[in-house]
Amino acid sequence: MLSKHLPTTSRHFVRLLRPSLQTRPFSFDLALDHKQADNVPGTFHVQTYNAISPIGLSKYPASTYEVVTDRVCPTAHAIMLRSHKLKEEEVPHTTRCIARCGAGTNNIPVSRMTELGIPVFNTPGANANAVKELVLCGLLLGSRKIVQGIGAMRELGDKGEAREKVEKIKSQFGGQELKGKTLGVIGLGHIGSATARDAAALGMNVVGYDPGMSIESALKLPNNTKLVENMKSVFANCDYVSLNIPYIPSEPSEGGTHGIISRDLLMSAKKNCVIVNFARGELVDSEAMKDWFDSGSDGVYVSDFPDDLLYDHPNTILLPHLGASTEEAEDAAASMASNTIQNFLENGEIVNSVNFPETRLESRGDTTVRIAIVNENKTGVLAAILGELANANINILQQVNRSSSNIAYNVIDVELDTLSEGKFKSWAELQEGLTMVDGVISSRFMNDVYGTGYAKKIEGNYYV
Ligand SMILES: NC(=O)c1ccc[n+]([C@@H]2O[C@H](COP(=O)([O-])OP(=O)(O)OC[C@H]3O[C@@H](n4cnc5c(N)ncnc54)[C@H](O)[C@@H]3O)[C@@H](O)[C@H]2O)c1
Ligand SMILES: O=C(O)[C@H](O)COP(=O)(O)O
Repeated sequence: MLSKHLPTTSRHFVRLLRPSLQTRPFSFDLALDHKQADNVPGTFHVQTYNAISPIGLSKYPASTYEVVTDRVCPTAHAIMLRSHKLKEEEVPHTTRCIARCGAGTNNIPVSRMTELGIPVFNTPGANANAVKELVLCGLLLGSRKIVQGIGAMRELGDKGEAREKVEKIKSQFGGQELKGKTLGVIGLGHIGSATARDAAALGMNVVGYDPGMSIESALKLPNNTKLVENMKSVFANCDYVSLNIPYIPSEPSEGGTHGIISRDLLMSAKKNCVIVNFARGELVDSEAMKDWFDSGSDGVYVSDFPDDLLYDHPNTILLPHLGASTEEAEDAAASMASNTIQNFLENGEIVNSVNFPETRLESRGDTTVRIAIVNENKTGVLAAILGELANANINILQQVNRSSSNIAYNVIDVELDTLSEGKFKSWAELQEGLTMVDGVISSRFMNDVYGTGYAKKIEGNYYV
């Protein structure tokens, strides 16, 4: 937890002079959030959940980052996780950002984090190849009775009858080829577009649906991809359907994707359609899927997610969430997340955030102090922030202000030597003034003593 702001007389201050930069005229006083036992000024603390690739974690310089993997770190400046279902109480007040090593962020309370001014990052595309390969495997598992065949060979083997009976039983396990069949891809992002491309290379016809497709994804699609207007066209016309969209836990009528693969869609599907779901289990109405099978469909459901209703249904093949579990994907996602966290903590840069606007500002010079401010996106807040800086006679060298829905983010580089004779006598006072502006959520004065310089307003009180 951050220590409650103390009266000026007992505040903890540090003189910000990095030994290696003694010549740099960078010496202002800042209140430190170092009341916690293991918060050593000079290091950033990264709390991990799940097993994160050591290659990714090695991107943090050991001299300035402490990665805590084996215990709760009450002073985490950043949290790094995979599918761990993060609770608000696991996010200490010191936390500036959260990074998901992967694509889906539905295990993180993103809206609440936005209210708290905490950017949530993910790693777009980092694990897409791994998932795409397993989607292709899923198409094959749904086409040929591979799983059943392996089971039968085990059974015969147990009885010592495998060699004798194999040629007699194999006719039970026939299948169909992918070549010439039509695959519908719902969601043409990193995974969906790569799936479309490689399915076409296997000779499949591809139909796609994604009203929000990026140009980058569009360029990856095979030339003969047929884009359709709705999911009904996909289900009505395809032999295979691959789901590659995010899970948003509200009903489709409210903009979510919960149960978006509905009874209506399933009942309109071809009788032997193979549905491959490496996106999220909650996208599918499991009851409706069971009813579809039980009403005489020969369809197959291949999914990467648990399902307590369908787990033992003969038309279903379920895997234990293995899509991104390759060395390559784990290394790539963790490395991307580590870099994203460092860029944010050290420079205030925001890239690959699911709740904050992309923000970059070229790096500051030695005589510059970089201030990052998170505020509610409402009229007058930016003007009030700039007013506080003017009151401190601060000269702004460059700044960027970005907003997305109800959050705004500012990175402001100010001249180091200009704080004088104004309303505020110290940088710490200035930080308090800025943070207490109506609508401001938090502020960071980025400096050479890592882990310091963060202040926050919590229920109207100032915390550093
Ligand atoms: N099984 C796994 O281990 C695994 C691994 C990675 C990702 N995933 C899941 O796959 C999803 C997709 O991953 P990605 O890397 O391709 O993400 P992405 O963001 O690159 O692509 C998602 C695409 O879905 C589209 N989309 C969103 N809502 C849609 C809707 N209602 N209808 C049609 N299109 C819609 C978007 O416009 C976007 O193009 C992730 O959100 C995650 O849930 C699973
Ligand atoms: O959304 C994702 O990236 C995947 O579901 C991967 O999850 P994992 O990192 O827990 O394997």
